[in-house]
Amino acid sequence: MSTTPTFGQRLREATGRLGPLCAGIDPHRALVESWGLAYDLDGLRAFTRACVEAFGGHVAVVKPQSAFFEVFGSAGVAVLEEAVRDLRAAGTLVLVDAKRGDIGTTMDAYAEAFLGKDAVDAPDAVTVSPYLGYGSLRPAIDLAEQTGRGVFVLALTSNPEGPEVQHAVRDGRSVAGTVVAGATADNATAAARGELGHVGLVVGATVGTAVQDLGLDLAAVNGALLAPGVGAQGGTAEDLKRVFGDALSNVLPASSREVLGAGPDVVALRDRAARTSEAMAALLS
Ligand SMILES: O=C(O)c1cc(=O)[nH]c(=O)n1[C@@H]1O[C@H](COP(=O)(O)O)[C@@H](O)[C@H]1O
Repeated sequence: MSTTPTFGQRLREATGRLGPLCAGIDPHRALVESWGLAYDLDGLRAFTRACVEAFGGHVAVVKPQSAFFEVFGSAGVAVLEEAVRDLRAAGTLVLVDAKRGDIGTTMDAYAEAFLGKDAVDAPDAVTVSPYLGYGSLRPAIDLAEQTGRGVFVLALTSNPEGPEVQHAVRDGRSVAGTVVAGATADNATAAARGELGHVGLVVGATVGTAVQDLGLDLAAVNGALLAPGVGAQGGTAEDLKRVFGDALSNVLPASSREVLGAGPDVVALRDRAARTSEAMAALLS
């Protein structure tokens, strides 16, 4: 029997130790320049290192958005890899936001790249997109379970265009409902053990009454519910209560711009993250 801790166990341990916040690293041009840095590879590196110093060992989960590193080609990806290494070494879990999703052997390769046992500088979890069908994510879902990692599947995203796909209904079930049902089934074994499963969902703090309107049972998912949209996108603590209801204790509130706006000073960044995490902990408890 494997002794590798599951992603659910590791997530519970990290949030118990460091609070519930998932801090984003989103080095987009305006933000990097607002820190007084040039928007180039050196600026990206300085920005990322400040985030790593501020959050590593202080925040439970950090979510670097892959696109902002890919902008600078392989050298930018190397900056991301270094951040993954350093954050994990400091005891912070890393969720790479890459929103991967494809079919067959291509999905196998995405799974190997982010979740495989020999993956280079592999994170603890990755975001995946189910819009080629929830079942197309099978290689990532299964590999994550084997290697003690997690996946976060988009369910109800925070952007205003999301409902045109996610609320669509087929055979009486919405697309989001199909995703929720898939994650619930994939987490059932962990649920039976009283543990959080390795399949999380992404449900934006800004989705209003969609969870209720679509009849989604998020508590039954028994997985982490990543909630972006708090802060810069207008989502509030009250929105989290309304959106998640009895699933609130599984919410992993995500904030990027609101926290990063406190930079470039490392202590100010760390303080902003700590205050946000404390406010979220009070709400979720
Ligand atoms: O998967 C995500 O993290 C995500 C899903 C979603 O529905 N909405 C959303 O904004 N995000 C990400 O969250 C980050 C934006 O966070 P804020 O700067 O706090 O608004 C970006 O990296 C987005 O890609």
